[in-house]
Amino acid sequence: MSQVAIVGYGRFGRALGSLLEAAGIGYRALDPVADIPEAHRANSFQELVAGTELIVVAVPVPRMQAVLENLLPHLRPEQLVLDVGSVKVKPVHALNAVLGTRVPWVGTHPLFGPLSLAMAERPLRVVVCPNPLHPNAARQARAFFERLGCEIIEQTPEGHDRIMAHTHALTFFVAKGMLDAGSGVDVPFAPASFKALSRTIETIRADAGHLFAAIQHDNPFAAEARSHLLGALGAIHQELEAIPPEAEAPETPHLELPALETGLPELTETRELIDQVDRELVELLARRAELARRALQAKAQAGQPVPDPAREEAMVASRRAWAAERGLDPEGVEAIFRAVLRFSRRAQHTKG
Ligand SMILES: O=C(O)C(=O)C[C@]1(C(=O)O)C=C[C@@H](O)C=C1
Repeated sequence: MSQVAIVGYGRFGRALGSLLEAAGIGYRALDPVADIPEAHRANSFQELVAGTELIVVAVPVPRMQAVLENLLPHLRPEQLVLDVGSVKVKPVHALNAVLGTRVPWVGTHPLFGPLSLAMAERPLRVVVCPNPLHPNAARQARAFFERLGCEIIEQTPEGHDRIMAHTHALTFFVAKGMLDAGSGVDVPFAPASFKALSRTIETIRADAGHLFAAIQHDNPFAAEARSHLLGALGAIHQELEAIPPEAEAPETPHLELPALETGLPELTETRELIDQVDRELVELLARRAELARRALQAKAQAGQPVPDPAREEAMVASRRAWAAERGLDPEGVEAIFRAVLRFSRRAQHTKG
């Protein structure tokens, strides 16, 4: 495929650039403020779109319409424009209003960002919103993202935003509320339940403000989802307040615990938890394999030897020490990591 043009080299534009590079696809980017490496920098829309089939618009949602208006005079009908905004109704409206039937376009939302890419999380998923004006555009967008190793989900812009209002928007809303109420992530210890949310709190801290504003303000369904949540939280709070301090078990509809199964409920539950942990271990092995492939590429570029016995011995020693700190048998943990390293060396040479 020809070079990809990226309009906007913010957090997502840069992350997309690194994905394209990993897939061996060239790209050029244009951004009036961001620092773009010389080899990828375009200095005008004209220079950016010359010789490209695909233009990715990665700008904050409120800037979308104006950017598309500036881009339009430089576009040709054989090119394809896609946006990557975190909401879909508004950007698709802008694409329709500015490009209409003149240039093919399609709305997309990659459900990953710089943090998930850095942590080699898989699968990478992208929502694509086909539109009747350009039926081929969704197919082309699918082929493009599949080349980057992504899985595709098709949705209407409304369907996307409704789901996001109850997931993305509410998670960020809760996390921001907790951050503002003083639940910082710099605490000496935390239960797993908090750790799951602390990543969202970190994302909000790192965010330039665009993402939070976009997923709340630019999603037409987010305000309603937030008020439902506030209503539900208020009801739970009231029920908790109403329980007398000496009461044994709360008898309230919101606070009832699920009924226990017959048979050996403890064994069933424990086995379910073990299955869950093993699934997470497999997921971690997949992420680790991806990171090992990255290490291999970096070493190949630097001309360093691939298997690194010294690094492996140092790793085994540190894992033994971690095991001992955690009260686990260092010999057993060493054997596991030797197997992981064998697996890793094999995975470095296969495609993930
Ligand atoms: O750290 C590296 O150099 C890697 O290639 C990664 C890795 C690993 O899986 O951790 C794989 C093979 C090397 O022998 C050492 C370590």
